[in-house]
Amino acid sequence: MSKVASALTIAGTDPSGGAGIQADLKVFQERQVYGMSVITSVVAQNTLGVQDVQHLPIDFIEKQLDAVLSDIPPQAVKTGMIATVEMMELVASKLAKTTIPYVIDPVMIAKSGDSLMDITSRQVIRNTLVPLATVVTPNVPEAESLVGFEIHSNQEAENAAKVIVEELGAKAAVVKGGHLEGEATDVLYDGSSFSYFKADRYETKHTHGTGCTFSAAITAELAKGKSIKEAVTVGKDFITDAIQYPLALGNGYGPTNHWGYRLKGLPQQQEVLK
Ligand SMILES: Nc1ncnc2c1ncn2[C@@H]1O[C@H](COP(=O)(O)OP(=O)(O)OP(=O)(O)O)[C@@H](O)[C@H]1O
Ligand SMILES: Cc1ncc(COP(=O)(O)O)c(N)n1
Repeated sequence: MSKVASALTIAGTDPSGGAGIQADLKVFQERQVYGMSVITSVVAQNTLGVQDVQHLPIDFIEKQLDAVLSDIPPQAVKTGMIATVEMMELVASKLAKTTIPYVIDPVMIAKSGDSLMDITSRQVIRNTLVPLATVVTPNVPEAESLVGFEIHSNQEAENAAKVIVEELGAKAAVVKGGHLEGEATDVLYDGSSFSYFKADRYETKHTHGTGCTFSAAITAELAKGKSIKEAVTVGKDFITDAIQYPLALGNGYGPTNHWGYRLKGLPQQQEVLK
């Protein structure tokens, strides 16, 4: 009898299904991992942007965390949108009591430009959640905010990944190159060496939720017991396929295609019902 791994996402919602909790759960399912979720903030958003946000009361987030952790301890956890200092402190206090592999996608600003984390929290995440992380997966602006210098090249991405590990205390960091020019190159530092994960840059505006999808795939693989490097390798292949088989849903920045990996070798345009 094969054992099924479970993974937990602690994040905000996206009713349009491309990012946040909804994306994470779809990715866990696609990676054959039992998915669970704790909602931090309910977000009214779609492919055009964020219309409004309601943060859940902190004691209610705690009840959700306790409900899951006391009953079905997951084999890996990820956090996405953790908008306030109180939420960070709560999640840190719960995760500090465990040894569960933990992936942080330090979501700060949505693709649409809307803020998903307040300014004070962008500083506080450095010393609450980051030191607990197995892997932190910032995009370039998030990495810049964590380390305090600008990133324009892979060399600077390497420097940032090193600071996140050696100064902020994460076990590993992948600085994603989606916001840089040229190939989509992500740089992993695991405390001893750098690894590069490269893909052709696909010309598309449908990149809503790329960071959520990438980090959820990494989380699923860690839940199955894979090493950090193996998990990032799978995560990179998974997000590349999800970007390269766009669904073109919605009127703005459409979602990635979570079953893109199943379409390898097929024409890249899929017809969408309107
Ligand atoms: N146009 C593209 N073509 C191929 N890969 C891409 C492209 N854009 C981003 N990626 C890859 O997608 C992953 C996510 O990177 P990105 O920098 O877009 O994250 P993000 O900004 O946190 O995403 P989001 O905020 O949309 O959730 C990385 O592996 C990155 O290299
Ligand atoms: C709840 C939530 N979490 C994360 C994102 C980031 O995704 P993107 O930058 O692609 O909009 C988002 N839009 N909403």
